Amino acid sequence: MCRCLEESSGVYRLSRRRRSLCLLRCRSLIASGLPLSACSVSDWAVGSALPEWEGCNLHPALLGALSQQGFAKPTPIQRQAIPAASNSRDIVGIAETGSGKTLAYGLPILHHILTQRTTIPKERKLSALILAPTRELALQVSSHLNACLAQIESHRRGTGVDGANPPPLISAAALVGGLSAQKQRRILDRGVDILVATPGRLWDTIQDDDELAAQIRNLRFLVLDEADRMIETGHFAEMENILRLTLRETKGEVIEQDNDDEDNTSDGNNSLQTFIFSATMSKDLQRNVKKRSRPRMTKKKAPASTLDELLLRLDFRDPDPEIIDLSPQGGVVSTLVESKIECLADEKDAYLYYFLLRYPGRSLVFLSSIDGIRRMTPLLELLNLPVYPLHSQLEQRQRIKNLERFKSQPNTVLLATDIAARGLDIPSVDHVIHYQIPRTADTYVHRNGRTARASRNGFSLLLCAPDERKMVRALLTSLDRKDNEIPEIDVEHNLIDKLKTRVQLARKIDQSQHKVRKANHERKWMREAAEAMELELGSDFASDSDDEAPTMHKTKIMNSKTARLKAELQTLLAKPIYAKGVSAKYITSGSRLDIDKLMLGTANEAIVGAGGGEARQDITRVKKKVKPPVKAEQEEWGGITTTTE
Ligand SMILES: Nc1ncnc2c1ncn2[C@@H]1O[C@H](COP(=O)(O)OP(=O)(O)OP(=O)(O)O)[C@@H](O)[C@H]1O
Repeated sequence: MCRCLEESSGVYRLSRRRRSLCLLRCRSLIASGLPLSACSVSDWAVGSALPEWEGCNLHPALLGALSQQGFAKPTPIQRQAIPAASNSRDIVGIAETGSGKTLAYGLPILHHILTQRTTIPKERKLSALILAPTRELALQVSSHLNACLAQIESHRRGTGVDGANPPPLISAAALVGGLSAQKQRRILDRGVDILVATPGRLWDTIQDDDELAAQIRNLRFLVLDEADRMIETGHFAEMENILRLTLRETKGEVIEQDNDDEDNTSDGNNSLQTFIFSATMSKDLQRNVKKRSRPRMTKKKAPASTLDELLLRLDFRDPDPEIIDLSPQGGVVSTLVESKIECLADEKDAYLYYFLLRYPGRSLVFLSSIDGIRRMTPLLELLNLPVYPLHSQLEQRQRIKNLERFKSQPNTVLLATDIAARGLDIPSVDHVIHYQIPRTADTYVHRNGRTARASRNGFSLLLCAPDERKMVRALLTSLDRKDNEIPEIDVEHNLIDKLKTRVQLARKIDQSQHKVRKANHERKWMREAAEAMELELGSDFASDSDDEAPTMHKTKIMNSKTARLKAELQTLLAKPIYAKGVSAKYITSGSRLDIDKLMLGTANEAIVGAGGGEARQDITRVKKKVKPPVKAEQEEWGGITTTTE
């Protein structure tokens, strides 16, 4: 008799559902000639006592994996989306940033495959396609799902079901640009159950791979994660092409197509389920999804927005897709504290530097341009701050490396464009700083969503120049909020002048280094061009002697100027900066208070006497006057304690 059934009659009582699961599994074990004692359903039943997940009716193996990860209960979006998905509904899910949307759509997919599959398949056909707007998000979603799968695998292997290194029961992989296409090709060739992809790389791959296109026509699940962002990043054409593969063709209905490729439509696959998830989706858009039962192009009425248009290209099989809107009022997560600093545009560097020194932690700074990041990175490096850039012009490997460094070090600064605004799950980002005002309210919400995730506390800061005030007002109005709702954070203005001196010096050094780099680059380019054209360069270039080469001479002068400025900056950086009301005499007299703080590790290392307090504490006074839009109570989930305001 199988161990599960033995145990079922003893200490562990299997429910009827688990009994039938056990029988199903045993049957397949008999078929593959494996011993019945290997059936592990009861183990899952024991290891996964998670009563809070009961309503989601998930496969025991998934419950085991959730239990291993410490996810004691579903988040609100998971609680609503998972049962709806099990009822074969199409879902449009909107819930605050960091609220567990990935598993809200991921668990129903894994559950479906697990209940269909008891042995490792000889051939895998794609069951689910998840589209994500950025490479980082696609890689993250794939590793999120793989974290669940790894738990399941380690359990299966632990019970000795398979040989030493068997293929996984379920395989999930990412297909993104910037990484080796051959390697990704090999993974696809081996067979994948769940594919997480960015539209660009996927469309490129499909064009040379009819088999993949055929599998997409027969998908069981299609997920659009952060669909609105996919439009912003200019993936509309690729998205449209991919989505066209998932359409049914029904008699009498006209589907507008850019080309006449008959193969691009399928009249089968009625079982496709479509999930769309985002933290932001306008009410209008939700109504539009609701209004139509069959989403073909209506020629009379033009769609209101690009996303609207994209959604119209989707073929929901569900005549009435389930809309789950749990977005918080005003887009603000209740554990987030917002703040701003109003200053002149050219003072922003000094205020940013002040904030980073005053409140050490993991800070994500959003800038609106790559040039801005290129300027800011060396500046902060010269000021001895650990800083990493993240933008689309970096090589993918570098992007991943920088993100990993940011994740793994507690006091770091990531300077990023909006490619980092959506979906990235870095568990403890302490501060999000908007160096420039985001262009849209949605971007503000998503950027802020990189902090205050999974019910943790978070803090956001807007650096607002006078000509940006209007934008802030417009931004808050479109979130249905009052324009004075974001309080100012207390700034020790007496420190700003000192910090400005450091920043100006760092700027000078950077400019001087830049000139040297530029001169070197030009020399190199001239040399290479001359060689290519078999020309003789003049003595300026040919000789290494200073006398004969004015450009080299200049470089030397600039180098020594830079060295001088650097020494000056080092002297400045070595001098302590004192917080308000703290004098050098007080500190050197060996104040007990500060020595205690140092011992406890609560002293601020960069600003003497400033203490190690959190930024959120320094707006309390202002908050009494202007009430921030926080919910009175926030549900506590997943074993993570929530602090209420
Ligand atoms: N039930 C749960 N209990 C506890 N933690 C959970 C649970 N589900 C997910 N999480 C964790 O919550 C964090 C946020 O999840 P996720 O990235 O899916 O959020 P999201 O809603 O997609 O955010 P965004 O809108 O920013 O993309 C992750 O670290 C995830 O592991």
